[in-house]
Amino acid sequence: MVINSVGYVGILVHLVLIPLFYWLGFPGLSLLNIFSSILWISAWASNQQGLHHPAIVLMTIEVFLHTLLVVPTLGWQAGFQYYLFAAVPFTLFNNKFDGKAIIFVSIALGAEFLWLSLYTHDQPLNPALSEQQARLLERSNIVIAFTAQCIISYYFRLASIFLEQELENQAHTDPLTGLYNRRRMTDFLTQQGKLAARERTTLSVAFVDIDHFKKINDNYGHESGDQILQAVAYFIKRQLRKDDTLARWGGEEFLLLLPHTDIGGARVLAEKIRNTVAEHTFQIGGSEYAVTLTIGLCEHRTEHPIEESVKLADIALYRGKQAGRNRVMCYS
Ligand SMILES: Nc1nc2c(ncn2[C@@H]2O[C@H](COP(=O)(O)OP(=O)(O)OP(=O)(O)O)[C@@H](O)[C@H]2O)c(=O)[nH]1
Repeated sequence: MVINSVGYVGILVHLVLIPLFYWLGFPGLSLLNIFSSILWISAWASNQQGLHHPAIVLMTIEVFLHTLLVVPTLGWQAGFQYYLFAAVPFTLFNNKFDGKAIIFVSIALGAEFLWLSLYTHDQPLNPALSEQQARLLERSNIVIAFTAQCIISYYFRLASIFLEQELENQAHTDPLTGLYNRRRMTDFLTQQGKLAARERTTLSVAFVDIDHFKKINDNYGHESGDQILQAVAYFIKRQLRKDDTLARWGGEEFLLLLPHTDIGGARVLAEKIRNTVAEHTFQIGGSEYAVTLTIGLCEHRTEHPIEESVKLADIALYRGKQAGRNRVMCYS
């Protein structure tokens, strides 16, 4: 995205410079800008093809050479050296550049700026340019280089927001199933427990556990076990309402938080989940396999802490296992 946006600015600027330099009496620089435009268009097209690394390298080389030729020709006063400032952060977007390459490019661009400053700063303006034209060029270059800097900074911000969100998601999500993890579910439990107490509404919790899951791992391997976990997570999720929350509590155990649901409603939902999974034929290693679930339920009593209801749902689950598995058991 950043290469694309900077690419548009670069192409536009060089295309405008072709007639401008010709009109100002610099046909050589006009020709140079034809080459530069071709280079920028090629870099932009490479980026479109997913070749981000060559695109950034081409654009950076172009800025380096363009500045090196134009500044000594026109004079420091025309302000073409300011583009070097935008080139440094731009190269940081190239994730193929390691630390050394970034340092090398930054030093090269900085050294070029310094060199130009030393040798062209006090030189007189090219006689073909009037003071007024040079001032106009300098201000236009400042505006364009500044715009390029703004675009680059904006994308840095976008990238950092995206990374922050990614990290937050990772901290709250179980990587295997994509469900909330135990840590995040603990927050939801506290929130919903308080809400139910304040609004005097019903709330149920349910533990869903895959029966004899160890056997699946032992007989078909851990990978098959993982696939079953993902499939079961999907089947449960499909049955839920928008307000319900599902998390992977640990191992082969899922926890469901069902706001505005009494024990009767929770039982209906739990039976639906259990039946859907029981009726499905899972394919493991070329053979068919039936998976069953045991589900423990508890309706939350708002005068108790929510952790208590989670414990009671776990006890109901344990009783369901004791009673022969593949069933829904309510805590009573
Ligand atoms: N494949 C896979 N297995 C896991 C994962 N997390 C935990 N397990 C396995 O889940 C199994 C849980 O076994 P148990 O607690 O004995 O439960 P079970 O075999 O389902 O027996 P019951 O619950 O009593 O029906 C263990 O073998 C764990 O290694 C995981 O992320 N992937």
